[in-house]
Amino acid sequence: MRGLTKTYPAARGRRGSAGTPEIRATDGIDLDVGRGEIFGLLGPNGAGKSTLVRQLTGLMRPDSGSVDVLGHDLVRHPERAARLIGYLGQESTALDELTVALAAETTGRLRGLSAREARAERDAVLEELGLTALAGRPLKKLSGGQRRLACFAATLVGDRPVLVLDEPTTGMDPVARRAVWAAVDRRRAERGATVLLVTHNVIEAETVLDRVAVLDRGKVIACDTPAGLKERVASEVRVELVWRERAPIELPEVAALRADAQESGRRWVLRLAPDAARAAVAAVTGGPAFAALDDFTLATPSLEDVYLALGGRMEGLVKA
Ligand SMILES: Nc1ncnc2c1ncn2[C@@H]1O[C@H](COP(=O)(O)OP(=O)(O)OP(=O)(O)O)[C@@H](O)[C@H]1O
Repeated sequence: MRGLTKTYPAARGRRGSAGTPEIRATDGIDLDVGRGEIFGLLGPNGAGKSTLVRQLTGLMRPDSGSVDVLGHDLVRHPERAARLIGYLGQESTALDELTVALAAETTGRLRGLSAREARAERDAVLEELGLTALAGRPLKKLSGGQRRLACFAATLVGDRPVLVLDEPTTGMDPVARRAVWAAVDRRRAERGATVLLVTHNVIEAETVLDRVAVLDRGKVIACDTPAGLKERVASEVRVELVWRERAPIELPEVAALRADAQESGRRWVLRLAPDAARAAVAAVTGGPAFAALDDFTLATPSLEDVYLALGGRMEGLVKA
């Protein structure tokens, strides 16, 4: 993609309520994704991930910029996207009335499979994802995680060379999440599928992605392998302190740490040079602060740290 830009127009407020200003949801995005790559888009709520993905999948026309998927210009020919891309959006109400089996089979038929092929693929994918027992249930009567898994199953039927998955594991339990990642991995290993994965789950991103672009306010603020991104903050150590009830900020050694801490409730996260990290741990474990401490960890940086070091905002980033 080159120079992808999309601005949502300002909306006037109704009956005295405030209007919304114009929002540039994607702001000149350039990205190259290699064939066979599992590529992530990471960023907080509102960063522009879904807007970008909708432009990539031909569902939304960019104001400017271009999208080339396997040699096809999808801005000029958005109708070709359906043949190239299996897309799992954030919402899936279109399939709600169907049973799990019919959702998968119908998707296959819509993608040009014969009735026999669609049924065979349906059975295989439901088996692969552990959905066979739910095959006869309508999607609207499933739990959120089960419904998400059923929609994911439908996305896989009819084998598209590119998969675009917008937060595929939202609401899923660990078993279902593992099934999703195994299925993605298999599509890549056996069929050379390319996967674009939208997530704001930094932990998940770290374990499954080959490369990741960090998006913030419509712009790519970094793009690298998870390891490459982490090298940028390699000189830092992450110190995590969890207080029993509250931080005893009346103690000077705790008050001194607070300036560097990212606070979320009882949990403080500090990114410090190794010497400072050791001193911080000594200060909270060696004196009266220790009584107020529930747990502490020292760790090398995670993608979350990279994200913060790059100036991203903390809100909206899920920690698994
Ligand atoms: N239809 C719309 N009309 C106006 N503004 C919109 C519309 N859709 C999204 N926006 C705004 O565009 C920005 C980008 O939204 P987008 O949904 O692309 O973010 P996202 O990164 O996918 O967020 P999330 O992680 O919450 O799904 C946000 O500020 C959002 O409020």
